[in-house]
Amino acid sequence: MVKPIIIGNWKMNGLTQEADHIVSSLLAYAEKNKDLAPTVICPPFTQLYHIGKHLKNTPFELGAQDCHVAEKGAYTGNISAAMLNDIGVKYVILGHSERRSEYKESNALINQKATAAQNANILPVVCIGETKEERESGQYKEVLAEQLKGSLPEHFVGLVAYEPIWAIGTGVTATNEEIAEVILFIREKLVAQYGENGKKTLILYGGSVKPNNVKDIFATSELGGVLVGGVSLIPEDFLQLLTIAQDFT
Ligand SMILES: O=C[C@H](O)COP(=O)(O)O
Repeated sequence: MVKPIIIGNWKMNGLTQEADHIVSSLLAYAEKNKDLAPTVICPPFTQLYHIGKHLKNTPFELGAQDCHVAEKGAYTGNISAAMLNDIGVKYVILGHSERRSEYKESNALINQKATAAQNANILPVVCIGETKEERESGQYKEVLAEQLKGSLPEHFVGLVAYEPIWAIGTGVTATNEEIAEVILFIREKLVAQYGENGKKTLILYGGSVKPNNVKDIFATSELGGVLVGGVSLIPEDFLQLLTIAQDFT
């Protein structure tokens, strides 16, 4: 069995001192532990170059939290996928619910960003997820299907992360049954849309993943890994996730 991937999303956290502390903990862990589960660190833009230098030639990959649709040009304040590729970024989180809600990012925009990322040889990690109301009213599958259809490019080479909005940063994790149901639903949709390729796409879960619940989450059928927020900033907890992932061989 392939080890699950762990993607740490620092969100808007990580001044240099904190970033250095986390990175040195990760590197010390990698010195002592071989054959790690694939692990991606997604710091804020300001830390990408700095951390990228430290992660070079280590088992850890570098990820970003967003990119622009264009390659370059007059887009003040934005960062393109080509720029991310230029400094060694391999993954980019797109369509996170915090961006969908704060910046009203549409499925169509996320689709364009995913295409831009792929064109720059970066793997998009496209996030989808329903609100509490959509879950409670039973509409969640329609919402997820629409997000998948709208956000994924016609030729998709990337990962999908299921993050129920009601589970993000709340301490409320979706139950194993809830996660399992949605992961299978996403797999069906991916296979219907992409055929053989849809069978290979990694599907992740995110939302209050912690050392005490990750083992059960990893055991979910068809799950390829986890997208972790808060815990990715706590080295001792984050490293526990890596240790638990090691057992899934
Ligand atoms: O991108 C990560 C998710 O938003 C999950 O965040 P969390 O682990 O703090 O709930």
